[in-house]
Amino acid sequence: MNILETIVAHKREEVAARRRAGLRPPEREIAPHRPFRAALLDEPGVSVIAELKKASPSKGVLAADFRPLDLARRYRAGGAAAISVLTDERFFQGRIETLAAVREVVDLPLLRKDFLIDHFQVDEAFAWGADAVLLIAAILDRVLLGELLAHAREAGLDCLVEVHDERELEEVLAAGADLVGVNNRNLRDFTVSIETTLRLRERVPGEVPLVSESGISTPEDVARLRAAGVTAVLVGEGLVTAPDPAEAVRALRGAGAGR
Ligand SMILES: O=C(O)c1ccccc1NCC(=O)[C@H](O)[C@H](O)COP(=O)(O)O
Repeated sequence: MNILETIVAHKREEVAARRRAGLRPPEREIAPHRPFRAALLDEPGVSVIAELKKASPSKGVLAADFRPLDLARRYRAGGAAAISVLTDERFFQGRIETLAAVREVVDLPLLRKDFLIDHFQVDEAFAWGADAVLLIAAILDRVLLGELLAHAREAGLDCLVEVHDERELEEVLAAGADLVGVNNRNLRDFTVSIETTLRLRERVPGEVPLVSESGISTPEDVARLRAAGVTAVLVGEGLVTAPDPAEAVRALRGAGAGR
């Protein structure tokens, strides 16, 4: 089994258990929806989606002293357009509760970054205060992708639809994705290369904003992606491990100025 298959097998068990336990959102009221897709388009340059990522299957623990609320405030101070919250517990050491907690301390739109295979996870994302969900083409067949897109939109959530290659890109565009993410991480060997985004860029219609995900750490990476017309970058490791995360976001934004 590759890592995605392992994660998805676990998700099936997790969803079944959570469904049995019922939806348990926070008691307090969640503030109104914050448009995620529109926030990425608000900037004249490349927008930064800053990720709260404690650990990963490829690198293990990235931030031993992980303080998501403090990090979220720093991302906001550096000018991030949105925040990606990794909610998977087993492989990334995230928690769904972090969505609601972050929502209390920053006013940016929040993406639930997880491995969604079921309508229930969309409902959870909404209940815990996400403004958008990630849908990964590699783990969804065409029918389920279409259903989850429709279900999320009905709930008022934006969808970032992730692809790794040309075939997946074609499929998600046919399914009606209006925000596409190209993941630069090869899930077989975990290598990352922004060449994946640069290769697929030409095939993404101009009206569909493109997010480049994974393996982006330097202003030079962002400058290359800006020149190719990328709308936003999604950055995890490069920010959670930075000595000054606000400054790190600022530096990436600076390199992406004037798209
Ligand atoms: O990060 C991993 O090791 C990983 C492994 C298997 C599936 C997904 C994985 N990451 C999820 C992500 O997409 C990244 O967290 C996100 O794009 C940020 O990447 P990075 O800036 O390289 O931390």
